[in-house]
Amino acid sequence: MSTAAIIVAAGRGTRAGAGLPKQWRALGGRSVIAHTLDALRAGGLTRLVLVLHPDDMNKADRLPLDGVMLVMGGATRTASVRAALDALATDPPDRVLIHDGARPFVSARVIADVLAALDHAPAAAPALAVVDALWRGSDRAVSAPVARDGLFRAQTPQGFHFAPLLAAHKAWPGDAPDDVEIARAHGLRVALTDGCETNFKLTYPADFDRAAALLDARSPTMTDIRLGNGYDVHRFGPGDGCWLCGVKVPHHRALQGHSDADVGMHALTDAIYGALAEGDIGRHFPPSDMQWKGAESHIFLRHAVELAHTRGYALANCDVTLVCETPKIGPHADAMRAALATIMKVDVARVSVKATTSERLGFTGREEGIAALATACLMAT
Ligand SMILES: Nc1ccn([C@@H]2O[C@H](COP(=O)(O)OP(=O)(O)OP(=O)(O)O)[C@@H](O)[C@H]2O)c(=O)n1
Ligand SMILES: C[C@](O)(CO)[C@H](O)COP(=O)(O)O
Repeated sequence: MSTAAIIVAAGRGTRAGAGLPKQWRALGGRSVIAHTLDALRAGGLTRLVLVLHPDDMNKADRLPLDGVMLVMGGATRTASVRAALDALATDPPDRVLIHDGARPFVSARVIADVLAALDHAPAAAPALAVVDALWRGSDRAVSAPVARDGLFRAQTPQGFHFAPLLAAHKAWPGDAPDDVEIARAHGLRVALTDGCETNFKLTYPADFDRAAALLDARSPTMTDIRLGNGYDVHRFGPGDGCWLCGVKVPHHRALQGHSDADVGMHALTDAIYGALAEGDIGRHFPPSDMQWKGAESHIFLRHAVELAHTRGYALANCDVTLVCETPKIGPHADAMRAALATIMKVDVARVSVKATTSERLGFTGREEGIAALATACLMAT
């Protein structure tokens, strides 16, 4: 699935006060829009479309523009998005994320959740449930309570399957606060994903103080990156296929083990536990415990990923290498990536599966078993 991200940054920022439009103002020595581009790249997005005001096109060379397509914006946010969609339509991606340039602190976790939701819905958007009591007021007095149940504060990036969103925009007559409204009017179901308090939009002058404080407070633990590796081996025995990275690969033998012996998934699970300094599968699912006999390995992987989430980490990427002469892995590698991505609830672009032979040397070369190595990178959310 190919993905593009549109960053709308053609507004004038009138509510943010005098001076440069807000996206061009400095935060920690760099422009807001440079921070936003970096945040989207850190979320794994590489095809970026940046929408700028005609008066700002000459400022673009101050930005990190690797892989960025520039598009001239319109008079409204809706018109700016439409210009970018039209620019993408000549080589349409499968999915598109639309993000406010004025939200520089979007996290990789928020992006990953939107992308994962797009596997099951044509549209998805991050939001935060309203937690404070709500009132209607007039003349500086409370005039009525408002029920807060089921109310959400909308954020971006808002994600869509590209073709239906383009059709929705073409059918939409005027302006709209965001693309969710346009998509819904076209009949698209919009899944809600978890937003984040730090993914706020710079709108008023005080938001710049909040942004500066957030940057100051960012310590190494808040940008914590953790790496883990995993290694596993299972021997061949009688059977008609091997479970490898969640896919049953036809073979004249099967891997033997206490569980389903999915050697690739075990190495990956151990890599995640390793990144968390949480031991290995044996510690969490002891082989002496008969309840795990014949267990499907996705149980272990899911547990490791949930533990990472509980600790405040999301998977940035992972890489699994299977070492075997046979079966051939190449024809199944994409299915394996998709299976692992589904279990871990991440975009498939974050998951790599590859294979090598050992040049007929050693136990893998003699086809006595399969070895697997894995690396996982976790990022603090
Ligand atoms: N014609 C427009 C208007 C808005 N935007 C972008 O849409 C995002 C969200 O909009 P908002 O906060 O309303 O930005 P502004 O329109 O710039 O702000 P204001 O309403 O205060 O002028 C911003 O990143 C803004 O640059 C855009 O690309 N084109
Ligand atoms: C798209 C948006 O950021 C969602 O919160 C918002 O609708 C656009 O900005 P505005 O402040 O409502 O003009």
